[in-house]
Amino acid sequence: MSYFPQQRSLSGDLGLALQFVFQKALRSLGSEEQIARWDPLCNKLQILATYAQTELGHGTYLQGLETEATYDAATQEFVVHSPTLTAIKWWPGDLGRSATHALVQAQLICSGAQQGMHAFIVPIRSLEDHSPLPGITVGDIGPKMDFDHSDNGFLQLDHVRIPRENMLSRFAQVLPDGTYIKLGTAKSNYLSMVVVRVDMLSNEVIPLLQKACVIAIRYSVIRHQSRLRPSDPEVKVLDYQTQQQKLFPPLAKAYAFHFVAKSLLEFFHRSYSSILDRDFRLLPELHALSAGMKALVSDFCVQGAELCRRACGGHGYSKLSGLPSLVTRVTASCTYEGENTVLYLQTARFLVKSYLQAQESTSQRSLPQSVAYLTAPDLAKCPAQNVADFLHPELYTTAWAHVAARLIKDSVHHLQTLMQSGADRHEAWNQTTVIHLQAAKAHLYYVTVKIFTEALEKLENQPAIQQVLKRLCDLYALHGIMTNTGDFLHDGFLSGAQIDVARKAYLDLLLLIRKDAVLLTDAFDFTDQCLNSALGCYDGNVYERLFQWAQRSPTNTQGNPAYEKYIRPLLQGWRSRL
Ligand SMILES: CCCCCCCCCCCCCCCC(=O)SCCNC(=O)CCNC(=O)[C@H](O)C(C)(C)COP(=O)(O)OP(=O)(O)OC[C@H]1O[C@@H](n2cnc3c(N)ncnc32)[C@H](O)[C@@H]1OP(=O)(O)O
Ligand SMILES: Cc1cc2nc3c(=O)[nH]c(=O)nc-3n(C[C@H](O)[C@H](O)[C@H](O)COP(=O)(O)OP(=O)(O)OC[C@H]3O[C@@H](n4cnc5c(N)ncnc54)[C@H](O)[C@@H]3O)c2cc1C
Repeated sequence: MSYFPQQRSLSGDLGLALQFVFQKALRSLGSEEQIARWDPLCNKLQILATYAQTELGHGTYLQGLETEATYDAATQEFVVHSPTLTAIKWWPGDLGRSATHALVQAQLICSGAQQGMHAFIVPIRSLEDHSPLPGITVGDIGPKMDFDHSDNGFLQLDHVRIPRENMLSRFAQVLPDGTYIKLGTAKSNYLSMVVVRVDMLSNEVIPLLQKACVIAIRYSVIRHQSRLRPSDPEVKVLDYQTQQQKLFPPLAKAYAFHFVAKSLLEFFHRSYSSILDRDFRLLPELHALSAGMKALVSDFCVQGAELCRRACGGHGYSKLSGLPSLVTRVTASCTYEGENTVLYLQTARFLVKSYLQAQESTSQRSLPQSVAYLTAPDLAKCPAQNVADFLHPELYTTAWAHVAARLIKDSVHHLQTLMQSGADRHEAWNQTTVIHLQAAKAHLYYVTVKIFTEALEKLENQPAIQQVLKRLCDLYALHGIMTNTGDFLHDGFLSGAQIDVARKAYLDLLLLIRKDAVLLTDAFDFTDQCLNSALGCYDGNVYERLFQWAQRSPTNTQGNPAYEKYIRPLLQGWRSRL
C-alpha cells in the first residue's frame, strides 16, 4: 500500500479549480440558505463560477479595491459597478470564456457609508446561450507564463443589478431598508482566502514538487554519465554526491510539506467551526500560519521543481520531460492567493504582536501554540558534540526555535528603536520589513521542523517507515541549518566546529537516503499518465520514449512547410549564384 493515497490531480479538471475556490468562499462567507441554494448548482455543474477579487489596479491591497456594490432600497437590489479602468476585475480563473457566475468582492455602500469589502454573487453569462449579460464586458486577459488551461479573464461591470439576497451574509447583512448589520469582524470577509490557502497546498502546490522529484530521481538512476574511475563503467548520475545534494533536499521538503499541509488542515478544522460560529479568537493565528505556510511552501516548491529540472540536464529542458510545465505552473503559486512577500509580512505582524505579548509579565493570556517557544527556556549554546547529536530531532528543533526567537526579538528591537527615534510606526515598519521577513521565514521553518518531528513520533509502530522518514526529517532540518549557517553562528549558538560536524551528519545522510530514494518517490503513487513525462515513467524506458514522443511531435508530423516557403528558395538562390 503506498504511503500516499492517490493524489487528486487537478490538472485534468483545473478548469473547475475556480469552481472549488468559489464553493470554498461560498461555504465560508455565505449563510446556510445561500449555501443551500448555490452549492448544489455548482455540484451539478448547472453554473460555472469564478472568484473575482483582484482588479487591474489592485490585488494585494484589498482596502484599495474599487468595484462598488451600492444598495438601492427602492428595489432591494445592489448596483455592482466598475467606476474606473483600474476597477476592472482582472485575473479570475475560468472567467475569460467559461464562467457563468462570479463571486465579486466589492466595496459595499449602504446606509450612506462605505462598509468595506463584501462578497456578491453576480450572474455574468446567459445560461441559455452563454452570451454576456447586460452591463457585462468579459473576456480573456491574454497569454500568460503558464496556466494555459485556465482562461483567466477580465470583467467590467456597468451598473449591474443583483437581488439583495446575493450578498453573502454569514458575517454581515443588509436589511430591506438598507440597514447594515455587522455580524463578524472587519476582516471576516477575508476568511475565504484563508480557506483556499490551506486547501491549495495539498491540492495543487505540493503534488507539483512531488511529481518533479519522482521524474528527476527516476531519471537519475537511468541516466549513466561519466566514470568515477577510468576503469569503471559509467555511473548512474544519482551516485554523484552533488546530484544527491540537488535532489534529496527537495524530496525531504516534499515529505515535510505533506505533514505540514496535514497539520495545517487539522488546525484549520479545529478553528473553522468556531469561526463560522463567529468566535474569532483562533483566526489571527490561523491567518498567520496559513499565509506564512502558503508563502514558505510555494517558495520552496518552486525552488525544488527548478532544481529537479536542472538536475536532468538537456532532457530536463525538453517539454517531453514534463518538468518545464511543472516549474512554470508551480511558479504561479508564489503570486496567486496572495503574493508571498506580502503574506510573510502578515506572519511577521503576528510575530511582533506575540513577542510583545510574551514580554508583558502581567499578560494572563497564554501565547498561541505556534509561538509558545517565545516563552520557553532558551539555550545560549548548542550542546551538540558529535554527528549523532545532530541527528536528534529535539536538538535541531531547539536550534531552530533559538534562531527564530532571536530573529523575532531582533526585528522588534529594530522596530522599537526606529519608533523611539521619532519615526511613525508605519514608516518604522516599512524600514524594518526586510528584518521582519527573515524572522518570519525562520519561524515558519521552525514550525515545519517541529511538525515533521511530531509526525515521526506517531510512526513508532512502523519502525521501518519511521527510520526512512527520520532520515528525511534530519536532512530537512540540517539542510536548513547548512543554508543559513550565519543565523546559527551569529550569537555563538553554534561554533564553526559544530557547523562542520553538522555538515558531516548532513553529507552522511545523503548516502543513506540514496538507498531508499526511488522507493520514496514511488510512494507518491503517481501514474505515468499523471506524470506525463518521458523521463519519469515507471518502466524506466527513457530513451525509447523520448525518441517515440519526439517523432510524434507536431513538428515531425505536419510536413515541413518551411522548406517550400523558405529553405528551397534560399537554396535555389544560392545554387544560382554558384
Ligand atoms: C479550494 C480547493 C482548492 C483547490 C486548489 C486548486 C488550486 C488551483 C490553483 C489555481 C487557483 C488560483 C486561485 C487564485 C485565487 C486568488 O488569487 S484570489 C485573490 C487572492 N488575493 C489575496 O490573497 C490578496 C492578498 N492581500 C491580503 O490578504 C490583504 O490585502 C493584506 C495583505 C492582508 C492586507 O490587508 P489590509 O486590509 O490592508 O489590512 P492589514 O492592515 O494588513 O491587516 C489588518 C488586519 O487584518 C488581518 N487579516 C488580513 N488578512 C486576513 C485574512 N485573510 N484572514 C484573517 N485576518 C486577516 C491581519 O492579521 C490584520 O490583523 P491585525 O494585525 O490588525 O489584528
Ligand atoms: C495564475 C494566477 C491565477 C490567479 N487567479 C485569480 C483568481 O482566480 N481570482 C482573483 O481574484 N485573483 C487571481 N489572481 C490574482 C492574484 O491573486 C494577485 O495577482 C495576487 O494577489 C498579487 O496581487 P498583485 O498582482 O496586485 O501584486 P502586487 O501586490 O502589485 O505585487 C507587486 C509587488 O509589490 C509588492 N507589495 C505589494 N504590497 C506590498 C506591501 N504591503 N508590502 C510590501 N510589498 C508589497 C509585492 O511583494 C510584489 O513584489 C491570480 C494570479 C495568477 C498569477
